[in-house]
Order: sequence, then C-alpha cells, then structure tokens
Amino acid sequence: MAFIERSLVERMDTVLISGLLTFTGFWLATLAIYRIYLSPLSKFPGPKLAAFTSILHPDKTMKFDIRWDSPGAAQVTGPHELHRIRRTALNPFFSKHQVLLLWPYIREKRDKFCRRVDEYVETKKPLNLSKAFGCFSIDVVTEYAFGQSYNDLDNEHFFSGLSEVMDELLGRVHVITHLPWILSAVRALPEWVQGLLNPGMIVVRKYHGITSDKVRDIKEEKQKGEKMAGHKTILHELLESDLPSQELSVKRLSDESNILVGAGSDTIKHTLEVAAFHIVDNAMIQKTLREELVAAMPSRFDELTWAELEKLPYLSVVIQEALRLSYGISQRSPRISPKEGLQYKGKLIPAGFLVSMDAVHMHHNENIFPNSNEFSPERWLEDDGSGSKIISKRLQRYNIAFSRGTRQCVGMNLAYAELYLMLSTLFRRYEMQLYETGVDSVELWGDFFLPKAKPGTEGVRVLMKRLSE
Ligand code: HEM
Repeated sequence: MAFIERSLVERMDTVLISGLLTFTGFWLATLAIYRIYLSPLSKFPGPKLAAFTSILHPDKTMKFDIRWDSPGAAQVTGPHELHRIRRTALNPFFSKHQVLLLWPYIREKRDKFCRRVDEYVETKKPLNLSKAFGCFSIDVVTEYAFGQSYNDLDNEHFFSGLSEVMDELLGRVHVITHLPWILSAVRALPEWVQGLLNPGMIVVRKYHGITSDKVRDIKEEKQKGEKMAGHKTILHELLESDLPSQELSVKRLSDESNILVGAGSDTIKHTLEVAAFHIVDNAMIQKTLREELVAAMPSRFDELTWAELEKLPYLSVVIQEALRLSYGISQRSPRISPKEGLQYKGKLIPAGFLVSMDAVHMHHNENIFPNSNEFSPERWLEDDGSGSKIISKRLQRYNIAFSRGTRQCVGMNLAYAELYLMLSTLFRRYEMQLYETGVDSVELWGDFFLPKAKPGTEGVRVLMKRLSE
C-alpha cells in the first residue's frame, strides 16, 4: 500500500513538474515571438537576444538600448513627481555657494589625509592611494550630510568598513536591477536570516542604524530649539524645507542620507584613483601639471581658493579626462519615453518604454574621443582665439560622467570641490612612484552599476616622497 502511495505521489510530482516546464516554455516562446517580431520595438536594429531580454545582454557594443518596462526600471528611475519634490529640497544644499561655506571642512579632511600620507613618506612603505581616497570621500560626505564624519581616515591601513561592504553588495547589483523584488523579499526576512544569506547585510544595517540615530538627534535638537552644534547639514536643510511631513520621517530622512553617502563616496574615490594612476604613470602629464601647480603655488603649503583652482587650465582638463575614464555610473541610466513618445532615427519609440544609454559607450566613442583608451588631458584643450588655452565646450557636451537633465548628479559641485582640492594638493606636495600597479587596477573590467576593475587588483599603490619647496 505504502509502495502504491509513493509511486502515485512520484507520478503526480512528475506531471506537475512537466506541466510547469511546458507552461514556462510556451510562455517564453510566445514572449520571444511577440518581442522579436511583433512588438512596436521589433523594427529597431540590434541583436535578437537583446530584443527579447535585457537580462542577458549579448552585445556590449550597443550604444543605445530600448528596453521592456519593468518594475525594476520604474524603481530605478522613481516616480517623477516625487523625485522632483525631493530634488528641489536637496538642490540648495549642493549649490556652489553652500559648498564654499563648507570648504574649510573639506580642507580639514584633506589636511588629515596629508598627515596620514606623511606617515608613509617616513616609513617608505607602499601606500594604497585608492583606499586612502575612499576614506577621504566617505569622511567628506558624512561630514557634509550629518555634521559628523565617520573618521575612516583614522583607520589603520585606510580600512573602510562601509566602502568594503558596498563593494561586496554591488557584486549582486545585476540580479537586483532585473529582479528588484528579491531585495524587498530579503528585507522582509528576520535580520538573522538576512545575515545568514549575506553577512554584508548586517554591516549595512549597522551603518543604517548610525544614520537613523543621527537623524533622530538632529530632529530632537530642532524640536527643542537647541542651538546647533557644528555646521548646518543636509538634514537641517531638509527639516527646514517645505517637504510634506511624510517626507520628513526618520525612516525617509535616513534613506535619503544613506543614498547621499553611497552616491558621494565610491564615485569620488574612483575618479581620484583614475587621475592619480595616469598622472603618475605618464611623466609628461605629471611634469606639465606640476609646472602649472608650482607656478600658481610657489611654496609647498600655499593655498588657492576653489575659484582660483578652477582657473588652472591643465588641472581642469586632467579632471575632465579622469571623469571621462571613470564614467560615474557604468550601468545604463534608464529614462521613460514621454507621453508623445520619442523619435530615434526616424522611428517612434512609444510612450512608456525605457530608453537607456551609458557613459562608457559615450566616452569611448572614437569619433568624439579618438584613441579613447588613452589618458590624454590635452584633447580637452582648445585655443580661445587669442593664444590662450581653454576647455573645449564642444567636448564637454559629451562628458556625461555626472549624467544630464533632471536626474543629473545633485552632488556635482561638491564633487568638483573635492577633486580640485585633492589633486592640486597631492601633486603640489608629493612625488609618487607606482608600486606593483598596472592600468588594470583602474581600467573598467566589469559593470557593477559602478565601474569595477579586474578582480584581484588592489588599487593604485605608490611610494611617496615629499617635494622640496
Ligand atoms: C566624481 C564624483 C561623482 C560622479 C561622477 C557622480 C555621478 C553621478 C551620476 C552619473 C548620477 C546619476 C544620474 C542619473 O540617474 O542619470 C548621480 C546621481 C546622484 N549623485 Fe552623484 N556623482 C558624483 C559625486 C557625488 C557626490 C559627492 C554626491 C553627494 C553627496 C552625489 C550625490 C548624488 C545623488 C544624491 C544622486 C541622485 C540624484 C537624483 O536622482 O536626482 N554624487 N551621480
């Protein structure tokens, strides 16, 4: 009897599984036929596999991508009106004027960075510049957001827990982009289960806990009318804005702060490491930059204002070139085709479809940036007609490291301030030699939302010397 029951159950299992497989196969085949041959997008040129799915993207050379709308995409772009309200509240805190008010705090982090670097000058040990840049960027953005820095620059060997865990989590970003419900499902699980599935989640929760505490403190301080300690932060600015009350909950403000810290750290680190590697690797570029810096700051500890730094043409084009080869975000940035649709090469992209492109393909377009893999600051320089060199306005249109339009990077001014200050200081004060570092330490190997270098590379390592006066 037991034998008959078992064989019945086994047969039912087989029927169920084969039914499910047949249904899935039929559904996939119908979807493929519709998407490849019948849909409004089927007339657009490109690989058939890409027309069927954006998950298995077969052709990395595609410059333009029209995708099937998916909840994930909607989550990435966020509802437009809500984004506008949030962005309007954030904008004032990232104006040039506001960044200038906080310039002394950015300098303070730069000074700490130099004190730590001096330790490596003394010991003559190799310094991992990439990690040091990572700590600098996290300390600046946390100071900016919370008025209290994480002080990662104090960590021995420039270890940054947040940077490490973000790196690890980005390894799963493809799955979350295409199947975003997985993130919500994992978040709904008890914390200990999340920890078992991915220990990184525990570290992230720890950091999110610190953020929530900070938000609570600032909210309380404001409610009690207490005098603010330190400088005004983004959180103060948001609490004073006319955002609706649901936008000012501890949860919402903590989420906003976490986004800012995530967005304003690795991007800066990567741009700085790309710049540093190529400058040190190319004697001519280093010499030209150094000559400009020494002329502007004759003594090693001379300081220029941000406005003065921005007027240095060679430093400015070094930064443009570093932004070009660090890309900002390497993943395609999605935008939704508007109500009236979009015209592309005489064809209509219907309303509601996702249209996306990425900085990597734009920045390696050989018609715009010939020998695009080469780090060549000179490509950005053009004659202003009176014999002086200025940055090419034409080329700047194609630098989309900060993206464009209403979703353009909100932290662009802060980013420029950090890049100008750090690179001018580093190359005015120090002489560097690469230590067991090749271009693969900074070159794009894979797209993990942010550009990632080849696994196993350790970042830009250098031996440091102080420059004499
Ligand atoms: C070199 C440094 C940086 C680069 C290259 C960069 C690049 C970008 C890019 C490409 C976007 C995406 C825009 C899109 O969706 O198309 C973005 C968004 C954003 N960035 Fe940056 N970023 C940098 C630094 C910063 C800093 C320092 C902050 C501030 C703390 C910041 C905050 C943000 C925020 C909040 C967004 C979302 C904006 C929105 O959706 O309205 N970024 N950034």
